[in-house]
Amino acid sequence: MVRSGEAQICGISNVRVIARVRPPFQPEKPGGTACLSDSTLEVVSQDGSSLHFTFDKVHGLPSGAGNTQADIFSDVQDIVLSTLQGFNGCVMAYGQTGSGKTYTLAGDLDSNTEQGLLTRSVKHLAQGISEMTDGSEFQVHLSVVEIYCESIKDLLSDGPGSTSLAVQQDKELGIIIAGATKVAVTNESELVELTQQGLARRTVASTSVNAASSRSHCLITLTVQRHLPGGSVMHGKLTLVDLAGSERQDKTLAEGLTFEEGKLINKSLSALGNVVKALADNPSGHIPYRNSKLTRALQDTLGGKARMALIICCSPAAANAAETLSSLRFGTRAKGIMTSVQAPAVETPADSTHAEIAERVEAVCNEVLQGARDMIEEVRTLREENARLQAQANAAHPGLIPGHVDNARGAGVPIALLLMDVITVVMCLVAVCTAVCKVVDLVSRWMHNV
Ligand SMILES: Nc1ncnc2c1ncn2[C@@H]1O[C@H](COP(=O)(O)OP(=O)(O)OP(=O)(O)O)[C@@H](O)[C@H]1O
Repeated sequence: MVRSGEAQICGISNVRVIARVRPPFQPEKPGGTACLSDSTLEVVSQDGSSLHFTFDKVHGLPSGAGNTQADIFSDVQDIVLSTLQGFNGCVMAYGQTGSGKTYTLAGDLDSNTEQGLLTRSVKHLAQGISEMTDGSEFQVHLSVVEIYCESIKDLLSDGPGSTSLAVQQDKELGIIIAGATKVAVTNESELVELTQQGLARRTVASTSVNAASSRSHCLITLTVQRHLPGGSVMHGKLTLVDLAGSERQDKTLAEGLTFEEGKLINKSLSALGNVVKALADNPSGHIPYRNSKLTRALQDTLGGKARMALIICCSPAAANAAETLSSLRFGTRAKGIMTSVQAPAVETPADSTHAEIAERVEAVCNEVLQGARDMIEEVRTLREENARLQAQANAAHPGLIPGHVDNARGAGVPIALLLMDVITVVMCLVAVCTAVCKVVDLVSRWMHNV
């Protein structure tokens, strides 16, 4: 089977940004963050200064009205249902630890009123499928993975290799987590059971801010395969992302492993922040997706082929105003990302077309260019790190590195540097040769077809 009726850009849109302020807990003092309307909220810092933010939707009026799990779902329902038409969608929850991300996405899976976006999404997909009258047949699969300390773990399996999955680029499906278990879901109760099993495996720890704080980023993916009458197939994908919460060690009182986890959580969130900033400022420039597993796994979502909603979860407490400000600023930056949503690609049994070959050649070239840029970036970072370490060692123990000069090209470790240069050149050559082979192969197949 090959693709025809190729994906086309069918609209440019912003990331939809929604803010949700959770109710205060005892003994929290509210007065930090409050909703002023259904699109504006105010944050009052501890020095008394106040800032207003406007988003697509804001939930959390002091009366509590309009802030139920059903209200949040109604903001993203169209994104969920569009997966039945072959679109990709993503709903991501961002916010400091204890701000309500897991509550918003998963909630109480067993409760009709408290269940979060996940169960509601499956119910709506099931209803959407039952209302289709064109004779299409659907298959829905679930996968649940977590990114914990830069390792990707399958939460639906504990078999060999399930703790170190890799992010890969698939020709048909885009970015995928290779080897992640995909379970066919046929009804809501199956989904609830599977998700409960998966989330129970998620890494959590108790901190002074949240008794069950998620220590990992969790990616829950529902893939929809639609078999149209006539043999064509459409693929849609919905990814729900429950990020680990950003945290300050002085507030969480994290120690030992929890403290180390906290550092890695903050590091990957800052990599996410850098990608969002780069995409908003200069989308055609270098985007540092490869700086963390999280950004690499979300590359095609953030990079603009999906309909995306970002839910910024906030605490109302005055004591958390600084963290809330930082989350809301992230939301404001994300609002600047323009996504070029693609109309669905349909697989048909037809032959390869010129357009298909051209797009694949372009994809290969882009892949190679991006790979080369990443390699150069990595070598530059390693050089800088090497120079910094040499300078540090030399300052602490002058003369320890013979012939050291404040330059990575000094006589200190010339062989290692030379080796690094040779390896880089060889890797670039291999990448270029692979690309040329692929292009030649694609072109010869095209010549054969016309
Ligand atoms: N809107 C809300 N209404 C009622 N309870 C809420 C709401 N939001 C969060 N909570 C409660 O607050 C607590 C912390 O929420 P949750 O675990 O979802 O935070 P989190 O942002 O996922 O934290 P972490 O990043 O540490 O995992 C939970 O007990 C949750 O039930």
